[in-house]
Amino acid sequence: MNPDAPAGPAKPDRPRTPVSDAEAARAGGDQVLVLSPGVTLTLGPDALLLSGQLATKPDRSCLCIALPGSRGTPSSIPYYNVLWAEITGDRRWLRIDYADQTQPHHVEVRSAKFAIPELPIEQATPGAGDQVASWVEQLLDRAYRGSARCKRAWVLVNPHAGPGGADRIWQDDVRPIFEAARMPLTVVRTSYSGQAVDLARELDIDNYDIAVPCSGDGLPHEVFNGLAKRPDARRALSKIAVCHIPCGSGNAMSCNLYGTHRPSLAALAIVKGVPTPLDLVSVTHGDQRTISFLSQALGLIAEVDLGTENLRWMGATRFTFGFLKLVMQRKTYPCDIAVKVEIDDKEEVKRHYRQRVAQPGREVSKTGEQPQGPADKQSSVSSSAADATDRPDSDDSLGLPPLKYGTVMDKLPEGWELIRHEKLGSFYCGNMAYMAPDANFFSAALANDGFMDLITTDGDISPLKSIGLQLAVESGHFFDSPLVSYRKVSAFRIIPRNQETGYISIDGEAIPFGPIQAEVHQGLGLTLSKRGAFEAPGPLNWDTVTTSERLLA
Ligand SMILES: Nc1ncnc2c1ncn2[C@@H]1O[C@H](COP(=O)(O)OP(=O)(O)OP(=O)(O)O)[C@@H](O)[C@H]1O
Repeated sequence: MNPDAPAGPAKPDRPRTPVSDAEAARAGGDQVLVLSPGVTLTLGPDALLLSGQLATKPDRSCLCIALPGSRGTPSSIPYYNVLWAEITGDRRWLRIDYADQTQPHHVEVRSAKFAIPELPIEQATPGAGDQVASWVEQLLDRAYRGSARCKRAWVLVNPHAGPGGADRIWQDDVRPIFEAARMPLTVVRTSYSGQAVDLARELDIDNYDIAVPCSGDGLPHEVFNGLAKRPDARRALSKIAVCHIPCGSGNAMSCNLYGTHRPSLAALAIVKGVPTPLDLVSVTHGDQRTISFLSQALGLIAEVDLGTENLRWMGATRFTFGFLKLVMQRKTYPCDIAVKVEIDDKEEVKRHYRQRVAQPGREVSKTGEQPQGPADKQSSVSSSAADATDRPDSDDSLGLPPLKYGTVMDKLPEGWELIRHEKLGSFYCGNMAYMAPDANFFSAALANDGFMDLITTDGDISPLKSIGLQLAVESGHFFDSPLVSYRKVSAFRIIPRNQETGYISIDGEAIPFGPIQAEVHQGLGLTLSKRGAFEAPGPLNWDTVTTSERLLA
């Protein structure tokens, strides 16, 4: 992933040239707001264009000032960065709050204020006021195209997430952006593990549009599971868009949805987020049913992640250390596996991916509805997305959808066949592409195609080839490696054999070691993404693989 991803939509067009008054007038009509001789605000194609004699200090006649810490007056503000616009209570000022990209990975809130000399209180004419008000409305329409304004946010801060610092990130990097976007906020600081499950289960979902964990991927996992435990689980999961502010060490959710693991850029992406239905997976283990939004792993990947918890003091090096230790041992994880395969062939998987990406509406659901339609201006984010689940009826009160294939305790479903895998290295099933900023494991993953992406690799390959595979993950060429089996599946059962203990990871969280069964529910959950899809680049072309990678593969 490119961690330098700028603020802005996928292909931001940021005009930098100020327009002259004459040009602005030619651009025409109600898109141009002439505030006083010399100050013109124009609604350009992708950005608000500012021209004229713009001051950087308050002045009653004509003013544009960026507060605080102005670096000068901008000549344009991309609509994506516009957070709010309003006429102040005394009707003397037009105020525009926006996110200013002060560093490559960081945006900060600035305010621009423009005097409205045509509207001194005592002489205000209804017509003139209407013109400014209607221009402000048009600006907000463009700034929030496809996204709801003033989303009511339920914010959860995990003070112990990742390397720490979630409190500061929330307070300094995120809160000012949400407040400038006029989002009503309820903030909870979590105080024990599992609290987010309890809170989400009891949440008054009519009071909120989005849930915003400031955490690693563990808290979103808990929120999905808390919503899933409610008697009205399906309504809750399709009403509350679960988002993510990256404060952990992996931050997969934010990387996939917003293309960044930088908190302020993620905050802006949430403000401008497009409702996106998300496939969720039911995993049964013992008598439990856990909801997974990200991944399920057994074998090498799970052990590298969960088996090195005692080495947290090493930071990210613990993963490299754990990985090298296991590949040198050529460790294998014998299992019996039954899979409901939907697409078996890598070329077919690529075709499926391209087709869905080319026609994003098709990615949403079997109903073919698109989530990106203009959202309600001041209301819930979920209007069209709620229709995209695979629920059999529209009864709001229903809990989770029934399991099509029963649980892991039941007889093996009809038509499934358990296959022995003596030399399994990794069993890794994913719902999203990135598992960390530089780990695009599931390049063909789609938000709501109704499939899980399943990767299996053998454990008895040479350490050099294993290292080559790891490099291929970082370069984005993992998908095409001949050592990787990559399939689209809708369900599986996996039963470990000859292993007394081991690691199973669901969304990075450990569950008791033993047999598990999983099945996917298309579009059961809801989130906000930048474009209604994941930000990963998709499967890359094997032709672009470097020679050294080819040799190691
Ligand atoms: N106040 C708290 N004290 C202890 N644990 C907490 C607290 N709040 C949340 N947790 C738990 O911390 C776990 C991990 O949370 P989270 O994913 O936010 O961070 P993380 O695991 O450190 O992230 P990463 O794995 O990316 O480093 C979750 O299971 C959550 O229940």
